[in-house]
Amino acid sequence: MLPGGFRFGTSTAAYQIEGGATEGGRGPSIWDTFTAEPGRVVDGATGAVACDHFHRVEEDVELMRRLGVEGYRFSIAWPRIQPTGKGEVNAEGLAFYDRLVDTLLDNGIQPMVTLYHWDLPQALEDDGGWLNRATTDHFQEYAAIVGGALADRVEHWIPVNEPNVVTMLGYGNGTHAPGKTLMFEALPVAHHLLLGHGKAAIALRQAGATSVGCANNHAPMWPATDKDADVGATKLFDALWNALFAEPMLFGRYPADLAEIMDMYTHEGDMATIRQPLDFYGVNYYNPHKIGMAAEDAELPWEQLEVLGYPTTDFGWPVVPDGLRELLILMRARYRAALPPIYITESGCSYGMGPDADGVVDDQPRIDYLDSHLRAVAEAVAQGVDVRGYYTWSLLDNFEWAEGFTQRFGLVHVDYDTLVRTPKKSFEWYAAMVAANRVTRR
Ligand SMILES: O=C(O)[C@H](O)[C@@H](O)[C@H](O)[C@H](O)CO
Repeated sequence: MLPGGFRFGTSTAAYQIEGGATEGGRGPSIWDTFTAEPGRVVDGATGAVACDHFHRVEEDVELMRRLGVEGYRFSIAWPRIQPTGKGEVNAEGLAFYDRLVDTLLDNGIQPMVTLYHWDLPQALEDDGGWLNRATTDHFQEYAAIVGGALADRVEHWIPVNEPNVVTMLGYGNGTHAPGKTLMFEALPVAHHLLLGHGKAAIALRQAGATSVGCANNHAPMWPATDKDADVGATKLFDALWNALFAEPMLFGRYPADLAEIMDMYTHEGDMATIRQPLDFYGVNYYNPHKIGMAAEDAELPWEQLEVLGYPTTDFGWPVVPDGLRELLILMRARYRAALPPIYITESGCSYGMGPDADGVVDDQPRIDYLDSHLRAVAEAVAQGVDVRGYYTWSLLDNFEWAEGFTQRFGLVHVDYDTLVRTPKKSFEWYAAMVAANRVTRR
């Protein structure tokens, strides 16, 4: 049973749904550049149109009204606000999000806004992107602009989405934009994203924001065996994926195993800047990882292994609802009083079902997934973890980064040719679940 006032929501991100990539004064982002390079995206897709949300705000908010959610997490495209990432502000861009926020509030839906969900203005990447410490100052300026325009109406703020994914996939192994393959040389990016988080949190509060948090991708790490080598490799990957971002935000220090190397990029006062008080801690959860020691000649000392014995989604990801309960219990044990209330800012699954002859999208596996993960949250709450809400990924099928349109995470099916939206069976289930919970909580 979920606690009173538990928030049910849904999440998206700008580059994955908006489209309108060259409209409304928007400048190019690293994902526009990356997707234009052949072979970067499995189906050659780009976010140039995506779900065309840029022209369908009212329609999509109406879907959320029907869904009955009380919260909607979305991101703001930095290049739509500052086409070159610094200086001049694009009023048309601000007006777009102003209208979106007002439309949500008119429909009883509270905005949760992410400032950075991976679409860095290309002009900043040309100057080094997140490898360049100066980007953290531009990010602070951008946060002040957006906060100044929207802080009077936005409930929750998230400066950076999943800094670990940006560091490892964007700058470490190059499978995401900007496509750099720096491996461990990507670690300055982690420091600058954390510094950017802190500086943006300061700017948002100065602009009147009353609730600032984060959205970190976390996962339980399961060693392949209890051999020292596998346990050691797991400990290292756990530090890099989980602790490297949580501990600076919550404790103002880097995890012991990584402190020496991160110290190289840390200037006087940086850790205090990073450790801004958080009103909530956003957790993006998908599945546990199984880790083993890699071969001697491998580039990285760990290898990710298949988590066997569980059903998998169409993305090949294992479905492990108890992993979410385990993670929440682990985080409370690790971070204790430093951990503010938690929101599940992303949780969801990819299944490719489309409309049948009658136009029905029967995605029962998604219903089972959401139901089992919400039960896992309820169990963690029953064991004393303070979880305040669950924002499912995602409202709409959308552009799944390097997987393009091949992976569908939405409660709503999107036909990428006609842009027709078709609520799936899971949409109806989620709406009924939200309504039922609202009744029992009264
Ligand atoms: O967690 C992430 O990687 C991102 O925040 C989302 O943008 C993804 O689309 C989603 O998670 C499915 O992979």
